[in-house]
Amino acid sequence: MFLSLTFLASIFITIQFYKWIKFYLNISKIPGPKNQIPFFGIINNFIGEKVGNYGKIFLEIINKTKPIQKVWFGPKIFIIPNTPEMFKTIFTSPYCVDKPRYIYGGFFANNGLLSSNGSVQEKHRKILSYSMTPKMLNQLVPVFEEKIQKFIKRMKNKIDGDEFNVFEDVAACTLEALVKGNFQYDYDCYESDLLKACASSDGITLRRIMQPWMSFEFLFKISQLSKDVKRIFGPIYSAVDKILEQNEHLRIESDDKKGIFIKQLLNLKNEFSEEEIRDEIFILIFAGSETTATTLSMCLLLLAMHKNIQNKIIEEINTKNSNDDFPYIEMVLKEVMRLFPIGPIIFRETTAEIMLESCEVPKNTTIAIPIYFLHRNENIWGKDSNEFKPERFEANKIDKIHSYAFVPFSGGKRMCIGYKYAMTFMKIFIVNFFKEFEIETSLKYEEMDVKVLPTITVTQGFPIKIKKRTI
Ligand code: HEM
Repeated sequence: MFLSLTFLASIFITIQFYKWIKFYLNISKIPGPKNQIPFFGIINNFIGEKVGNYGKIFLEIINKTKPIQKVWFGPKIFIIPNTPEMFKTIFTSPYCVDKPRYIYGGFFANNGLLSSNGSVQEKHRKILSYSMTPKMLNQLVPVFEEKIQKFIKRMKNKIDGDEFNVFEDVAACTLEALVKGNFQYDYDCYESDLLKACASSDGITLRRIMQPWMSFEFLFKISQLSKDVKRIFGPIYSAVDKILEQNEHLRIESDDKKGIFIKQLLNLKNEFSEEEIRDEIFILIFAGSETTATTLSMCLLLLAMHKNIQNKIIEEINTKNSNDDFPYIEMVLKEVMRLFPIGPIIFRETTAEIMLESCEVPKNTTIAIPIYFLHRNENIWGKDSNEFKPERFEANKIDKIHSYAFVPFSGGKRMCIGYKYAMTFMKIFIVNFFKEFEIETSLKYEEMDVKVLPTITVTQGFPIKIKKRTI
């Protein structure tokens, strides 16, 4: 008995050792930054730095042009691909659908789409995607219009006033439309605690990533981080309670598979647990509001800096009806998301070995996907890749660019579920805004200082000055 156990143990150890050697031989072929301290990797670069700078530091350490590289982050390795071909492999591989738990999971809404994995994510995605079809979104347009008009009324008070940071108002408008459209929750979000909770999550996700021991439930519960999470996200939890209270009547068995988000969640036939319902409401508020509001604020700021492009938008609005397509506005929004993708770096975990170019990436390895760099790669976008030029999205030009070179909403099975929602809302917002106003700013494009928290933002905020439209 003892001998056979020893025999089995030695076979197990040999296999593990073989796998370990194979893993190191494989990854030794992948280049990485030189000054990586053994066992710590690049962690020393973060010591003494503010949480708000972590994302930026990470992006600065990665080589912007290398097709593939590796970075040791403590005992964890990150493989960082940087070509559209490799992005395509990752986004279309059945073995790169999961997200690493130590980055996405841990302390909130683990059953929500953003951080769940496997059968939970797959089931939720299938049911909830019905709420984001073009037909469903058309039903939300009157809510979008109502909330955007409220925002415009507020902006009229700012005409010929001082320069101000437009983000908070845009975020309130976005949030009001989101909670009313998806949850039938008509709430005044301006200057609200809910808005603060969504718009300033204080880099709490980054703090969690930088303290890997927080994934142990008992350590997390007694930590300052846990108190901060409750304090910062408290208003979102209260909103979830109120949304459920107001929609109690939707808890019925219905054969209608195409309801708005809250109907899908509460339809008893879909068999969501109470925790899953709460987590999905939380995640939609969290993932849908700040992302859209930041992209829109960035768009306004860039248009305030580029008067010629602003004028072209106004020209398009002047020649079209509200229900028409607005191809130039769409190009502008895409160019904003190319230069400032809201998720500049996202992560996946391999569930089986995959090949990236000639590198074998082993199972259970984290892949960091630097969307920000790919979107600014000169080899793809040309020497002017850092400039704001919406015309590069004209059909005859963009057709020549690899389809995975532009992925602001990520791709594949984990692609943003709200991308059509976001594009519809943003287009209606820009059309209505420039029907009324012209804008300018004292901030120069070259002076913009980007912050990654882990979503992208600008250190100086989004300062604009509003004037009544004259053309
Ligand atoms: C301009 C606006 C937006 C951008 C640029 C954006 C971008 C993204 C990106 C890059 C991801 C992948 C994140 C990752 O893998 O780490 C994502 C996921 C997600 N987004 Fe968005 N998003 C936007 C708006 C929205 C809106 C309006 C909603 C909801 C109404 C939404 C809901 C979600 C959800 C639920 C996920 C997780 C999907 C899954 O993993 O299955 N997003 N988004």
